[in-house]
Amino acid sequence: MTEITAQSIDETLRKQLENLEVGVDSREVGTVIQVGDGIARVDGLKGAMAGELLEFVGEGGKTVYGLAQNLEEDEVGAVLLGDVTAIKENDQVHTTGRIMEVPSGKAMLGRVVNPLGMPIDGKGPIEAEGMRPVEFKAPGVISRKPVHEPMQTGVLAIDAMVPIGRGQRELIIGDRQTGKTAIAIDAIINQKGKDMICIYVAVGQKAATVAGVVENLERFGAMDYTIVVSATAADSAPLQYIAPMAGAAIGEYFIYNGEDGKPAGPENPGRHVLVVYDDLSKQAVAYRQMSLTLRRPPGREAYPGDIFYLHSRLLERAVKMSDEYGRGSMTALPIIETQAGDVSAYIPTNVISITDGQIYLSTDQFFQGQRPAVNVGLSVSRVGGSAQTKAMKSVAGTLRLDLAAYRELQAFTQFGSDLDKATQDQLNRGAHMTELLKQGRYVPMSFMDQSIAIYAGGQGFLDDIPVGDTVRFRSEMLEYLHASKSELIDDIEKEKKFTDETKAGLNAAIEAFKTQFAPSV
Ligand SMILES: Nc1ncnc2c1ncn2[C@@H]1O[C@H](COP(=O)(O)OP(=O)(O)OP(=O)(O)O)[C@@H](O)[C@H]1O
Repeated sequence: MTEITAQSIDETLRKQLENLEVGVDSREVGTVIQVGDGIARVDGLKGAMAGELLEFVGEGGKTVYGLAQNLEEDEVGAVLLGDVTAIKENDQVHTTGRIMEVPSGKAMLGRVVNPLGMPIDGKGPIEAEGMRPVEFKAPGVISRKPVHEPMQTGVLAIDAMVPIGRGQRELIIGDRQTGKTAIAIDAIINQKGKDMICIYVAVGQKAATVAGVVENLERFGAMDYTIVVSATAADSAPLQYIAPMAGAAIGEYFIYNGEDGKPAGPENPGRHVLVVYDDLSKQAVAYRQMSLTLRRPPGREAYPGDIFYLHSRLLERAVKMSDEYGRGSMTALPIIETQAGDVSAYIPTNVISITDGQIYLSTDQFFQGQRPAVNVGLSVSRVGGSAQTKAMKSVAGTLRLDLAAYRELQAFTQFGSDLDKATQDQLNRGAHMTELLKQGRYVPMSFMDQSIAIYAGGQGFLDDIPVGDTVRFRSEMLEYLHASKSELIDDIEKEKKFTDETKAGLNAAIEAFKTQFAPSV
């Protein structure tokens, strides 16, 4: 019999430990002490991290996920993301060591998903290529590059006067029912064939409205390159709060990976992404609701103190990457709804100051029939000018001046009846130019058509036709030019600017068209 010594016991134990194949589960386990309003208070999670994903084990082992939000001295306040009714007091909660992630990849294209990345379009499961964190630190200055390529919306008033570049954050702001969504959807439809991935994030809208948007995108063949992330008004506040970030995360997959799914780099270009957040006012309201039920102190308009940080960290994720990081870009079009045109309310001022400009839609213009109701005086784009083509830049300058002079004179001449010829001419030009900017939905204009239309207006070719005929003149003229002067248009497109030669050719062609144009009166 072998002698049992301290050494032999030590050896035996070591051997056994070496062969031990039990994974060590270091997750913390806590218990729910209170649950209600989609919020749970949890005891015993001392090591939980802010924003960490928590796993709640409810009735019959049903798992519901939550997000750790309030880390207090002896409890954690968490928001629940799934079936709230499945969780009761005394249920177990585990930490996961992860922050929330959403599935991402090419398979998401053409699909409608909820903010957790799960399909809600009834087209079966999505085979995701990977997961992306919902909260992601925006790239720093070194990996970025100034915005320089255009992101054309196809909307004449915007591309001419508030041009947007790839990687820019341009706010669309206006009262309810002023065509904010319409502009964003037109911009998505216009990206067809332009190597752009689009993401439309719907927050707090009616499910029927979202279904309508998806139907229209499908009708114009835009769903092939679009992903819709939807948290409807019926979804819980945490889901509405997460939705914009989930949309950004799904888009980031395409910027940071090349066509082959491998990380983007100098040899493997990243893709271009356009994200529409429709709208951030509703996200702010959802976040306010969450924060108040978590008993965070209310600030201005009862929003929590970090609401600015919420929007700024989301919009900082819009980026134009440098060559070294694959040249990908994410353009963000956040939407904000104002109340009675008040842009000085808390959320509108916050987002105005974060973004690189705003497209202001005015209710008055909308009801006067000036649609899209872009208010030219209040709309600006701070960086998009460098992304505009030379042809457009050369004609858009006169357009801005004509419209500014028109607005000024209009205010002065409201009461006067005797106007000198010069003033009458300016008013006439302004009226035609304003009319020229009218455009229906779903009819995006190419940059060439836009430039030629504004050129014709700026050169005075429209001055002597009735104002009401302007839009018809524009479309018939473009049709005529495409049919009979296509080589002239090709020349301008090649040069990307108007030369003396092309200008002369264009003038002659427009004159020729005018002789056959039939005014309505
Ligand atoms: N350029 C346009 N020409 C004609 N009709 C338009 C145009 N733009 C928008 N509309 C119409 O105006 C209505 C409101 O548009 P839309 O839903 O885009 O506005 P919104 O500001 O996003 O509204 P909400 O406040 O509901 O979000 C729609 O019925 C739409 O068809």
